[in-house]
Amino acid sequence: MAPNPRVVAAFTAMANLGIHESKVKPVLKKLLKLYDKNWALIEEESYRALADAIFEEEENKVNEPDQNNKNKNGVVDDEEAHTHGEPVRPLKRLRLRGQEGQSLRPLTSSGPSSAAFPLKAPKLEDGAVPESSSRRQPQSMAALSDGNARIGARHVPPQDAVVDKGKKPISPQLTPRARRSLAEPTVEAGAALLANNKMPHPFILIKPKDEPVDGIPDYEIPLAVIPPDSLMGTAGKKDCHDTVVSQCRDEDVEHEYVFPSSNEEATSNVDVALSSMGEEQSVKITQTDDVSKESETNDSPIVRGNKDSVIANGSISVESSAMAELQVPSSIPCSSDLDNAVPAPKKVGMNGFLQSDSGKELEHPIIPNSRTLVVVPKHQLTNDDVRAVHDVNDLTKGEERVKISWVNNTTNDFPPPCHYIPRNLVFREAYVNISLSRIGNEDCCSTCMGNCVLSSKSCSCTNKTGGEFAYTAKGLLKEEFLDECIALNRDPQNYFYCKACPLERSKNDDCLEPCKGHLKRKFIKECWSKCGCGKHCGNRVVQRGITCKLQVFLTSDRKGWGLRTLEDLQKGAFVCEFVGEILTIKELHERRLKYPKNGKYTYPILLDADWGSGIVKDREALCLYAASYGNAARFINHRCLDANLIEIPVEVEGPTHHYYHFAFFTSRKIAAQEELTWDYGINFDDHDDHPVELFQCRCGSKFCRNIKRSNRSMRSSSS
Ligand SMILES: C[S@@+](CC[C@H](N)C(=O)[O-])C[C@H]1O[C@@H](n2cnc3c(N)ncnc32)[C@H](O)[C@@H]1O
Repeated sequence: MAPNPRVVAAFTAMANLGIHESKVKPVLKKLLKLYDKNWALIEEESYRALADAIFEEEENKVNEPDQNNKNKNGVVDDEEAHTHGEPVRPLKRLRLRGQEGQSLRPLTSSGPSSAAFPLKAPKLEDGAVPESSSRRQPQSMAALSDGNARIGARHVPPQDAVVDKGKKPISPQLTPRARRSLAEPTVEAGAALLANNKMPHPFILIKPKDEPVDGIPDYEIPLAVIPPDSLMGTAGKKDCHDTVVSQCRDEDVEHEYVFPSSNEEATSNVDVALSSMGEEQSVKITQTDDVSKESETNDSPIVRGNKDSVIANGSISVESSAMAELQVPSSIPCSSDLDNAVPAPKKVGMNGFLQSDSGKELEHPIIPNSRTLVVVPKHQLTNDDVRAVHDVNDLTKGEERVKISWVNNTTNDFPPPCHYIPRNLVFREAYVNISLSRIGNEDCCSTCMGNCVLSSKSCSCTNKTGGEFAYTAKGLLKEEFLDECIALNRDPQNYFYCKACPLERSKNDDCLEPCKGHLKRKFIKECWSKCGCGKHCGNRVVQRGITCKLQVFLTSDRKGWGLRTLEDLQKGAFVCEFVGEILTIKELHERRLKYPKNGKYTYPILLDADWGSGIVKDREALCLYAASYGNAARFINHRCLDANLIEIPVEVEGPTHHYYHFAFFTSRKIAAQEELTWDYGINFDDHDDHPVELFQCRCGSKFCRNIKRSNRSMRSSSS
């Protein structure tokens, strides 16, 4: 890509002031975002805003309390930190290592090589992970950390501005997030401009609104009860949700999803039988802008009933399907919803018992699948609406071979609505070419019979794993293979860097960052349809789907919902794969920009194993996204470094690494009731370039890479 002449001019202007390009770039990017790419504002007064912002950034760095631990080169001095009693966190070591080789982040690696600063290993406790296996966080999925885009630091689109319905203009205010961003030097420069009336007005017209309490999803809306008359009264009434629910989804769009999964019948453009209220209906699964809009804007279902109504632990039944309508509000309910709602006299308590307001359990348990629920008849219930509501006994709605229940022992909230899918769905433009003709003899074992793992004959499906199966005859990962995968995942050197990273290009930025690195992974290749072995061959594990007992639960440590096992799991056991929509990276960014709220509580996964080859075109760079469609894996929370699950790419249908299954295996023995976690690979220090907001990590690991930030915010909240 030819360098943007305006960027070059900005670099030149700053170079004349003695400011190096590496310092200009990140600040320039922030300003571009802030000014909505209005270059005129940046170029004004010989790039004064840019220069100011850079100087302030530098000043801020010097003043930051954390900088006490930096030496004169700006490099974190672990030695010093250590003598102050602070354990050396893996991330610090990582950053230092990153400086030895590839420059990772312009802002965080401004110092020279860290070779002069010896690294100290943290004191290891029992079961601790050795220092050498700390996991560096280059790009990987971390760059796509979920949540809201950095709206605080960017131009706010006009629709987000406060409209005062013709009354007097609203005084300029910033959202808390914007205020937080203003604390950042570059944005302070923006504020200065603002004070001088140089800022385009959309930046300031944001009504301040309460931020959700940390970790508590803002979709949490208590169940409300509405008397039957008002139900009737509201029937057919237009409300703000009408705009987001497509009424004619089945008719007006062609179906665009295909199943590229382990399903042998997989083929493109299929109709799928959906279960709606227990009835099988053949409908087309489609994804149009409408559908994504719906899911993007609707964060949580609310189901309202009359006084006798219950939501039977999430199992919903209705008296008349014609009457049944489900209200799916946006995360901030519109006022009409709140006006109609009468505070609930009864709450659904733990174990499905009704609770009085005092929290005391009432006598009558809620009978799952009872037929007493009356659901607000706001608009006709669609199949998708029904599917998005979770059945407490089985949120998979029968899609998996095992049931996955959910519990919430603390609040009245449901898990966020999501259409449960057991296999990935390919979105429109994503290029996943699964065809038998592409599988050559070398990529399948057409001459095998029975169970390859038990056979003494060599199987060509092991070609890519050194002639050995990754699985034991019991279907567990072989210990050696697993340990190697764990070590590789934690090895700071084990990354490749694309020349032109599709992820960076997809950002459509004027100022492209270099690739931040992708983990080199060890693959498993499973036998599949073109193989001669039988369906019960031991080299078919992931394609069988979930077999262990899992449960979704509301965590008590403010991480939102989580996934746990209800049975003891052995080391190396397959738990589930991450299932979602297969999107192009471009599509992911577009959705993010359009619907920044959606997916706040889910995490995109980059399928980036082939990107370093240089042959992956932008449109072929894929990711998995489970905000609207996903499986139980979307509830797995992050844990820094010593998570009990590890992700391993598994090839099933095709010989390429371009599309693969993202499978979770246990990295150690796990006891029943333990929460399942995996390391998302987040670089919590990378504040600069996340397309979305990072969450504050509450993983509780002694290796937490976000520990400083957590401490800091704990300090500030207690003061
Ligand atoms: C894939 S989702 C996991 C399910 C999510 N907790 C929920 O309630 O739906 C990822 C999101 O969970 C939250 N999360 C995951 N791990 C966390 C952690 N260690 N600390 C705090 N929040 C976490 C963050 O909001 C993140 O964006």
